[in-house]
Amino acid sequence: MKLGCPKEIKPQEFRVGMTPAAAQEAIGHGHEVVIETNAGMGAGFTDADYTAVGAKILGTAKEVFETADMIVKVKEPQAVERKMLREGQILFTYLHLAPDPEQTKDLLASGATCIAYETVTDRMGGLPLLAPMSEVAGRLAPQVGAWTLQKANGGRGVLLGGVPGVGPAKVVVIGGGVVGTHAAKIAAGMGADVTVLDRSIPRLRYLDDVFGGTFKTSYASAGNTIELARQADMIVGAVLIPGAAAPKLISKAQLKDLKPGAALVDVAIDQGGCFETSKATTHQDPIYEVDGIMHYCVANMPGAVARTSTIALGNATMPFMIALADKGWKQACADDPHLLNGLNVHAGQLTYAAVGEALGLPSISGAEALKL
Ligand SMILES: NC(=O)C1=CN([C@@H]2O[C@H](COP(=O)(O)OP(=O)(O)OC[C@H]3O[C@@H](n4cnc5c(N)ncnc54)[C@H](O)[C@@H]3O)[C@@H](O)[C@H]2O)C=CC1
Ligand SMILES: CC(=O)C(=O)O
Ligand SMILES: [Mg+2]
Repeated sequence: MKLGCPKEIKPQEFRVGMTPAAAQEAIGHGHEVVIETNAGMGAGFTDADYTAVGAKILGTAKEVFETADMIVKVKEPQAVERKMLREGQILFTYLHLAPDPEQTKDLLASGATCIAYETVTDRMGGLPLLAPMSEVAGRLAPQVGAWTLQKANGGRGVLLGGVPGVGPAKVVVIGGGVVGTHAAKIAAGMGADVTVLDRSIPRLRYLDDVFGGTFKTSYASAGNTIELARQADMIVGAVLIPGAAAPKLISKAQLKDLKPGAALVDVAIDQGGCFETSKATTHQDPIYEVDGIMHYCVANMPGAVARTSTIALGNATMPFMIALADKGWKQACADDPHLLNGLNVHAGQLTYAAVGEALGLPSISGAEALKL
């Protein structure tokens, strides 16, 4: 198979879909790899790093899309990229379709087979291709939130760890999965007083067992959520219902109950965000204010630490990419129900129920797609 990796074009996105190590692995399996020139530069990989392992460098994204049977990327394809997809081509990348009707329409029209990193599952009930980026975004959340809290940035002017004689900031993390756990660990490490809310009691039990002395846990009823939010200097939004639009957990009307200058870091923004007033921002212009409350809503947070993120993502995607290349998407997905869970679009049909529900569109099951 011919695998192609274009340079990412989302603003300030410096990650790359394929590392030289991943290219080397694919080539070792007898596949051809084409990379757009300078695609890896933002993550510290030169064209020479790719040619050294046998990949071919092409001058434009257009050539990569024309040549490749499978496109391997990081972010959802942007409008100009979607125009280059074709029937029968495989797209393997993050998609986040539930809040994105325009992208969904274009992918359906393309006839391509689109496998979303964020809905591939594993045997433990986890999301193995979302997890590495959730680890990164979770660890970044207190760092960007602390910056947002600085007075010159519009925040409350509160230092996370406090100082002797002045208490620490209160941080509330809504959603205690991968993002939430990493955010809580780092915020606690910075000296903040941290509480994690979740709706899953088994998850709260796990967090309490492992991190009981480090941060507190609370059940995420609507009442508890707003009660804790009112006392918080920073609130991290880290909930997920896989594939679905994020539930809205703090409304615009409730902003008046929060502390003036509090920082909302909505990591769940790629699924539409879990605060009513969240709208996606970029690394160039990451924060904005609504009713005196600062919002940070960057949808590709891991792009800020592109080298760490690219390597972590490449480690996780590599075995799935190799299975798709070795067997073709149909056999690879038939052999691995967890990879099949990643299938979101095939041959003009939506193949992921939660996306269909979010967008009011019909969908078929992955099993039905395998028969098309
Ligand atoms: N902005 C960015 O750059 C990035 C965003 N993300 C996003 O962060 C979000 C979280 O991802 P993960 O932590 O990997 O997911 P996860 O599945 O590990 O954790 C989500 C947690 O939310 C909990 N939850 C669901 N509904 C809830 C509710 N109503 N109240 C409280 N808790 C609730 C679940 O029980 C689960 O423990 C996802 O939307 C993901 O796409 C991930 C990486 C980067
Ligand atoms: C998960 C995701 O959307 C990202 O890493 O950008
Ligand atoms: Mg994202």
